[in-house]
Amino acid sequence: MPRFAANLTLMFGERPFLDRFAAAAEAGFGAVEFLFPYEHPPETIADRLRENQLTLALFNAPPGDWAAGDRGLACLPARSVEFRSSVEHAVTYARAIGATKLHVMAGIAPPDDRAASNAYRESLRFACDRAGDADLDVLIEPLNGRDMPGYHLADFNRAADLIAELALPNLKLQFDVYHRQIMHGDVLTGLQTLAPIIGHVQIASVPRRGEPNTGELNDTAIFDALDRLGYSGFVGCEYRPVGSTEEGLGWFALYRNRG
Ligand SMILES: O=C(O)C(=O)[C@@H](O)CO
Ligand SMILES: [Mg+2]
Repeated sequence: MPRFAANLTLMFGERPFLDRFAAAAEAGFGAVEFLFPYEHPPETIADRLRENQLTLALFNAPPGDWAAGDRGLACLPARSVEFRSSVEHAVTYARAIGATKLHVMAGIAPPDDRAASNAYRESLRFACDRAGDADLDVLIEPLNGRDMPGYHLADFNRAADLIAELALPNLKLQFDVYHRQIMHGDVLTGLQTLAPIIGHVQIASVPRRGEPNTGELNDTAIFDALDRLGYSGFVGCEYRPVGSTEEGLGWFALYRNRG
């Protein structure tokens, strides 16, 4: 049975961020993930994880200035110095909070922009090198253009090609079922074909990005497929609860307290 990680950026949003750890543990999660923890000292995050006996499944490197429209820096040649220091900052956090997986966002640039593609490759080499020193996998995640217009990595095949080309042992694919379904469909075949390079999975209903099994996909069949494929990582619950998070956890009854 898959092991689930509550995404604390989207779930338990009724509470301040630091209170969401206890809420996730109380709801029966054994793991959590979140996007950007940088407003809080890493020691505080580490304490919350330890106090609530939670494993950290994944977090994101700093994305640049989100309010100004940045969605990562990795493909932006003019921002390479800032990108490198964002990776160093993330690795410092990762060591302190016991992370093993780091999502590095690409940034906004057309997929066919050659300077951006070259910068992206260089940035991933740098990130994997630094992350490797801390036993961290670096994840890249194709994002759909409806939620993330202009994002540089917007195709699963391209992500797979890039991972093959760079051949970095700690560069993996973040397979977000929500984005996959919007961009390509064919979710089960995608999981099977890409299984060797998948480092993390995320789930949400399509199209609303709500609770599993409330949209156009059979998420139970997806969880069963992950089992058959021998996927041993966490499935991040990166969804926006329709009402209160707890009220929407009916789907989780089968899986709670299973790691
Ligand atoms: O949007 C998603 O999906 C994510 O996983 C984030 O890390 C990036 O926006
Ligand atoms: Mg995602």
